[in-house]
Amino acid sequence: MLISLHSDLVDPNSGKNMSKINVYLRFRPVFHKPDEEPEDSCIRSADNSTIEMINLRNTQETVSYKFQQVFGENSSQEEVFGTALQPLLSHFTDDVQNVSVFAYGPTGSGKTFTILGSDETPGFIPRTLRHLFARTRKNCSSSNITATFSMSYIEIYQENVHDLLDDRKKLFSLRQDNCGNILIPGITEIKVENFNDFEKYFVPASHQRRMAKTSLNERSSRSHTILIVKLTTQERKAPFLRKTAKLSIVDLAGSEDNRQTGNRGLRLKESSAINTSLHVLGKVVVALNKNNQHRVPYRDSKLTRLLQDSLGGSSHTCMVVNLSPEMSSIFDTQRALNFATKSMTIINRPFTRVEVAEFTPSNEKDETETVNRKHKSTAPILSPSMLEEAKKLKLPVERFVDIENVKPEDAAIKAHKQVPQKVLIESIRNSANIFKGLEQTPKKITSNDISVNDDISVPPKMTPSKQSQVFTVQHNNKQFTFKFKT
Ligand SMILES: Nc1ncnc2c1ncn2[C@@H]1O[C@H](COP(=O)(O)OP(=O)(O)OP(=O)(O)O)[C@@H](O)[C@H]1O
Repeated sequence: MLISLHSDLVDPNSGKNMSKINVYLRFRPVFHKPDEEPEDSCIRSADNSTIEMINLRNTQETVSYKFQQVFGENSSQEEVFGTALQPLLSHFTDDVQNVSVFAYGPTGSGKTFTILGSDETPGFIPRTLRHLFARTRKNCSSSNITATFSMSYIEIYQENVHDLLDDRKKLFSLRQDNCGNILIPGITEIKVENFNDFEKYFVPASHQRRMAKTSLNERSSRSHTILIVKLTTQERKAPFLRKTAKLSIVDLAGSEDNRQTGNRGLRLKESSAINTSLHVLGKVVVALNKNNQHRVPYRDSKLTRLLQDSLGGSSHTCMVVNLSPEMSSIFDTQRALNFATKSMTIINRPFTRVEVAEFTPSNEKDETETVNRKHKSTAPILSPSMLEEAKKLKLPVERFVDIENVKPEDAAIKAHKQVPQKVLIESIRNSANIFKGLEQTPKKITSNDISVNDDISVPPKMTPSKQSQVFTVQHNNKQFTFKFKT
């Protein structure tokens, strides 16, 4: 069940929220060997949002490109993170909406440096995770919301998806759910509670990434990697809304001109897989740029299928386009600038995914327990108060079944082990009036997960309340309150 809560712009025709991709440029210092003269640079920043490149047709002239911001050779990791990514992260932590960031650019231009960095100069990933844990701790301490994070870390190597958190070298296929989310069934998802927890899994996993020396980079990424952090927030009080969002941090492999790299054998095979997927990425951007939503070739590569959410999807997205400034890289630079320019016009439509939580204890500290009630249909069940709440929030309530219309024989009851099955079933039978509209007392209640205890010393007493769908069962001088789905 999805609702729209927030975005930057509103589409005047559809009234939907829109968010343009923020495109930033970053170029690294000119590199040269100790015994060689440094090459001239083909680019320079004219001001903090404009970059000038030597015109390929007339080298006496320059061509200007304007972006959100241009970070020059002396830009710090802190500055790039603070300007490009940090402002976007509040959409993830506060609005619970999808956020994506990716680094694009030719080989050796500084993508991994930007995304991962080093111990001395940490990049987006460590900075982001520190920020997320600090921010949600602050948000949750003053509210009635719990927040949980989980992480997955994948790489796409030669058009196959690999799980970097599981070294059993399985391959994964991609699926799409009926809300348009791209899923990777079976991929490892680890719950992480703090930065140390995250590091414990992330550092060894990042050593699994396929890297190799090429003539243009000592440690060149041979695959695209995506770190996915999922956030689930859960309200502790009615209406018990649960929201979920994902943050994707993408380190793309760089395009490689094999006349320059001189790649052979496996390196050449890797390089052609990288170039092919980046070519499809380029086609996706062109199609989106032309507003050709129906012909976007996402399915032509695993990379674009996984980035479907980030490009023309439901994410707030920012892209850092990394450039190598040397004159010998001018053609790659030109291609990257064209890609960056087209990406700037892509419009995403972010929204918050909200669902009503199943059953929630009314008070975790009492002996109040929760009855988990499942309905055979996939539609969750809403109490009247939740139905009201859902209508207020403009949720598509037709997906819900009013509890009063639920057949009791569909209700699979899961209860806390302290309440014997017989007591519970008896209570439900006695509370036939909770299922208003039913002519007879329920005959069959399935309860797979309840252990049978014959010691029923206190007869069950039922206090159904139509308003709240709460009922109590007395057993062994204790009173248990069960609350149906809210
Ligand atoms: N802004 C920068 N300042 C200083 N050094 C940098 C900067 N950006 C990149 N470097 C250095 O340049 C080299 C290449 O960078 P990096 O490996 O990040 O490139 P890449 O774009 O990820 O390449 P590939 O696509 O081949 O994986 C590394 O040694 C890195 O430390």
